[in-house]
Amino acid sequence: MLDHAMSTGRTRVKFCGLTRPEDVDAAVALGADALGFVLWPGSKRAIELDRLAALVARVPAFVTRVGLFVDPEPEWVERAAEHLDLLQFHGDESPSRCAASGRPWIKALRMRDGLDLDGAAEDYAGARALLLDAYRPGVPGGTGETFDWSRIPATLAKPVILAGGLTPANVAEAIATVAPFAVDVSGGIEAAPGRKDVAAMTAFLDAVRLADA
Ligand SMILES: O=C(O)c1ccccc1N[C@@H]1O[C@H](COP(=O)(O)O)[C@@H](O)[C@H]1O
Repeated sequence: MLDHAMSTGRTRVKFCGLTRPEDVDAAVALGADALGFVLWPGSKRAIELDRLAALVARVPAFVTRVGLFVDPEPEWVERAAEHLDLLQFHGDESPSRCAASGRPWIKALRMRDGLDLDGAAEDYAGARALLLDAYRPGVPGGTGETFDWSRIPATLAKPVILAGGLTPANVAEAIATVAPFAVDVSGGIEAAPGRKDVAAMTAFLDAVRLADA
């Protein structure tokens, strides 16, 4: 029996790569559990600090504000963190680097061949969860590609956030296969990079709720 959901019975949903106030408002209204903001300048979805501050000001209590970083300078993390509830490290950060700010964090792992997930769960024992994403050489994430979900062990010492190429069309199958604690989507709910599509956000959440039922 898979138990990545930690027996909560409800799959949490994170929408990532938000850049516009109207998308934040729609995601909150639809019931997303967490909203992700890309703070890596190399991304088409990257935002600056003033925009981050303006966007998170729209987020009510009990919706988690997540900042996505790729091998950031510690000073950048510190400056952004005052606007965030949770840090998402999506590069090659060591466990100590992830923990350095003293704030809650999750670690993204790209599912390259031979990755030892159980070993990674031990190494990143301080993480609140592991986010599993597709691997494409030279690209830190947000590829819109899936990976072989059957590679995820039936039990892992950390909650699993499943990411990588999820869409309204495949998320139910992903939940049935992996039973993750949460799912994370960016490209699969977009009209264009950084511009979310309300119909796709709605369809994604509907598909998750149906899968959970
Ligand atoms: O979104 C980005 O531009 C990005 C850049 C660098 C690292 C990660 C990035 N996005 C995250 O990747 C996963 C999967 O995204 P997708 O659904 O396949 O588009 C997700 O956590 C994104 O937030």
